[in-house]
Amino acid sequence: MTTNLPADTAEASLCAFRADGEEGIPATPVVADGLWPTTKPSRAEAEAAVRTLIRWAGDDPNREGLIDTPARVARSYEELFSGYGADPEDLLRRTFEEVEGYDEVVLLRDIRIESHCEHHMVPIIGKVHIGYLPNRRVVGISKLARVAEVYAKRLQIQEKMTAQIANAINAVLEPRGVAVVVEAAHQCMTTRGVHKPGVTMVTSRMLGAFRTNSDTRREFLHLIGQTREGGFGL
Ligand SMILES: Nc1nc2c(ncn2[C@@H]2O[C@H](COP(=O)(O)OP(=O)(O)OP(=O)(O)O)[C@@H](O)[C@H]2O)c(=O)[nH]1
Ligand SMILES: [Zn+2]
Repeated sequence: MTTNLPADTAEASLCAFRADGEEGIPATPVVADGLWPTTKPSRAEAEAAVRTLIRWAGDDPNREGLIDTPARVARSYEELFSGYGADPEDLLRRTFEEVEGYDEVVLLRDIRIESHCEHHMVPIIGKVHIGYLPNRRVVGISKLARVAEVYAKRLQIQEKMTAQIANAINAVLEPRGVAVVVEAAHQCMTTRGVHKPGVTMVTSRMLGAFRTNSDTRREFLHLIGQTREGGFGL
């Protein structure tokens, strides 16, 4: 998801970094979420920010137990937010057409996701169920899970993540329908703030036949085990 900023903008950002003492480390222009051009800070800047947060929490970043923490946090951010460096639609481009006319629902359920809420930057842990109705071609099933993973490894709100997963599958595979349901617990609600452990947020995005045909939608919900009394009410 990297792109080039206009030369003057890129140069201005680079100069700003050098003024901060990051000589020799090139500023990497990125487009976060494909929406807003920004400039990626250096690792040294990221580590300095973590040191500031440790002090904000009330501790001493120079004590032995914390001295390597900024470096660890920067490394772990590369993993936790790796979704900014990947294009989910690219993952779906390889498809298979020898399916003997198979045109029933393809469903991947209980895909575990670990994301972070964009308001508090704390974990969202849950699962995603993805179904689609193929239109002559199918995609390798691991790719559906990979698409969910890419969007999860960004700062998110659940509604947006749900829509993004469905929209990407819809755009590339052009199936007859896509259904995505996400069930997740938000630690910003369970471990802080309103403190309501055990609460699960459920979101869904139904496209094509899953939206227009209630039988198709019901079949999907049945397959993911959510037609029970007190289910999603969808
Ligand atoms: N709709 C939606 N809200 C979310 C999601 N993740 C977190 N939130 C909510 O985002 C809201 C942010 O509210 P604010 O009032 O700006 O922040 P706050 O003062 O920290 O709110 P509290 O969490 O109530 O303490 C909270 O109500 C969170 O529960 C999400 O995925 N979707
Ligand atoms: Zn939150």
